[in-house]
Amino acid sequence: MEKPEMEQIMKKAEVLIEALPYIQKFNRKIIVVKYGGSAMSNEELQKNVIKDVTLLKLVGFKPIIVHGGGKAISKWVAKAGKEPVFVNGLRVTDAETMEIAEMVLGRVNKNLVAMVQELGVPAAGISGKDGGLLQVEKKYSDGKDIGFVGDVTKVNPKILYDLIDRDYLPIVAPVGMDENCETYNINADDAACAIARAVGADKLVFLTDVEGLYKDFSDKSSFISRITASDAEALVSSGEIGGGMLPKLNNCTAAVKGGVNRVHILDGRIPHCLLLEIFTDHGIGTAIVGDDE
Ligand SMILES: Nc1ncnc2c1ncn2[C@@H]1O[C@H](COP(=O)(O)OP(=O)(O)O)[C@@H](O)[C@H]1O
Ligand SMILES: CC(=O)N[C@@H](CCC(=O)OP(=O)(O)O)C(=O)O
Repeated sequence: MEKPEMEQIMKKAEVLIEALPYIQKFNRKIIVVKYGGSAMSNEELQKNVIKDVTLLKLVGFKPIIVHGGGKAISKWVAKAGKEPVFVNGLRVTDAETMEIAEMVLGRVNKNLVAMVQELGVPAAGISGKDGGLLQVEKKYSDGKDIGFVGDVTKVNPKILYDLIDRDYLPIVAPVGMDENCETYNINADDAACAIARAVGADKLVFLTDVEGLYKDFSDKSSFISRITASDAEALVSSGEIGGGMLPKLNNCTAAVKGGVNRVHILDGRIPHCLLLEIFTDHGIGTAIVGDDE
């Protein structure tokens, strides 16, 4: 064997050895992966994310995917001749928009199922309606009526445990029902956080379209690679965080305070960011950790 070829093989072996303690540490642990936003728009990236999650399952983790699809919903809302409207990051969801959102999210869900199945791993796509997984009540934004937008009030994770016990990778669409079985649209970050807390996930990972959290988004040198939940709360209160990162960071702190060991915000545009975060010594993205860690 030529020397460069041998060196390449050695490098591959080193990567596998580096992964070993992490595989041991997280074996049989639940990881909730929120997959949405821009990280979903490119098919190549989608395949990479699905490969990563599938690999996590094959090496013994128990992953659960909670997906978004906001961009696809907006596309179809526009095709129906309506203007997509958001208030504080939440889609104003009238009855027709709810119908479109549920149809589009159903399609996104089954596409993800197909991608996992294609890799030879059994997956089951459900929404928060199935088995009463996500019970909601109508959510208001600063007192404003924003239609059929749901605030998760109760999670019944039995269906997730049943699927995991039968070796399926659960893939969840962010739609739920209120106590009258009326359908509601749920922000996918909120759905992922509620599920991670309910199942006592070891990790909750948000795949998004930025490297992670910046103290000041206009200053790339202010990148934060690790922050405690209380410091993250203080950062939110300081008013320095804006855009979609604000509700995301609120969900991160809620998850850590609700018992999730670690939350990560990762750049879903980086191929195999999940594997890099979980299986290497030098994690990427931002980790939100407990105050005593
Ligand atoms: N301080 C900050 N750090 C990182 N991102 C920020 C910050 N302030 C605002 N943002 C914005 O938050 C966005 C991520 O949130 P969002 O668009 O809701 O993600 P997704 O659609 O992937 O769920 C980033 O693209 C960025 O524009
Ligand atoms: C109430 C609300 O805003 N629901 C979201 C659900 C999808 C979502 O959150 O998708 P991303 O994660 O891709 O943004 C919406 O209708 O866009």
